[in-house]
Amino acid sequence: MSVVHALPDATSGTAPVLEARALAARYGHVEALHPIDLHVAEGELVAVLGPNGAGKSTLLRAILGLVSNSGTVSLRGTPLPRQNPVAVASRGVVLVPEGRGIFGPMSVAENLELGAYRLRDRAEFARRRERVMTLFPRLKERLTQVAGSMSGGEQQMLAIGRALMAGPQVLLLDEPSLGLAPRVTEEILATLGTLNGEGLSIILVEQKAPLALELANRAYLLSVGRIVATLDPREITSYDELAQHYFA
Ligand SMILES: Nc1ncnc2c1ncn2[C@@H]1O[C@H](COP(=O)(O)OP(=O)(O)OP(=O)(O)O)[C@@H](O)[C@H]1O
Repeated sequence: MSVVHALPDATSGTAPVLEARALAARYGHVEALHPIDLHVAEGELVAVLGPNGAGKSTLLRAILGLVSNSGTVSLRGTPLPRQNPVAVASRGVVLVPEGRGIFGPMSVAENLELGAYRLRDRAEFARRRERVMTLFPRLKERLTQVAGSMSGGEQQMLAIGRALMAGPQVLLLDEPSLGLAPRVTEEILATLGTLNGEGLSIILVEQKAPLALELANRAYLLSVGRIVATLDPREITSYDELAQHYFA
């Protein structure tokens, strides 16, 4: 069996944008995430991959403080508030949740405004909105449309657009391709590649591992609540082989 060599989980030089140390999470008595160390370097796109129930969503929720957790999460070396998702988001750690979490009865424009509800700088608001319109021209055509009446792909674009309105330092995405046709998935992942190319740091949880690996600088493999490997996607020749090795 040939699998790639695991990379050491260490950062060189400056502090990572985001760093979790001994981060663990539980639902009642069930420990869904065992203590893990994880980091995202400046401008990195990090994929988190693993089978159903591995704890990928829980990991993102623990970073935000949406689930009972222990350990520390730091943003550029400063510890984030614990169990306070609103405060964490306001520091720039922004989640696009599984299922998108858009406000269906509200318009596209209103959903985007909510993403920037803390922002008082109108010029910055306009700049961010223009950027979202450029990234997702389909949203521009549908600004007055009720968000819940849009296609799944358009709703996912809106969810990402709304997150961008918050001015993220790190963008966390939970299965953005879920339920989408291949062409729409490719379009959305290509946009994530564009954002990352502009320097945005991203954690991408994705079931469609080969697609995520095409974009990622690094990948963590999660299994039964533990990181079982940290990998360089360029060295992965077969994800199936990898999955057999680590998840069997
Ligand atoms: N609200 C909850 N209450 C109790 N257990 C939960 C809850 N949410 C998740 N779990 C459990 O925690 C574990 C990790 O779930 P999680 O959703 O994080 O996995 P995942 O890797 O994101 O899976 P998937 O790819 O299917 O979304 C699973 O065993 C799951 O059953």
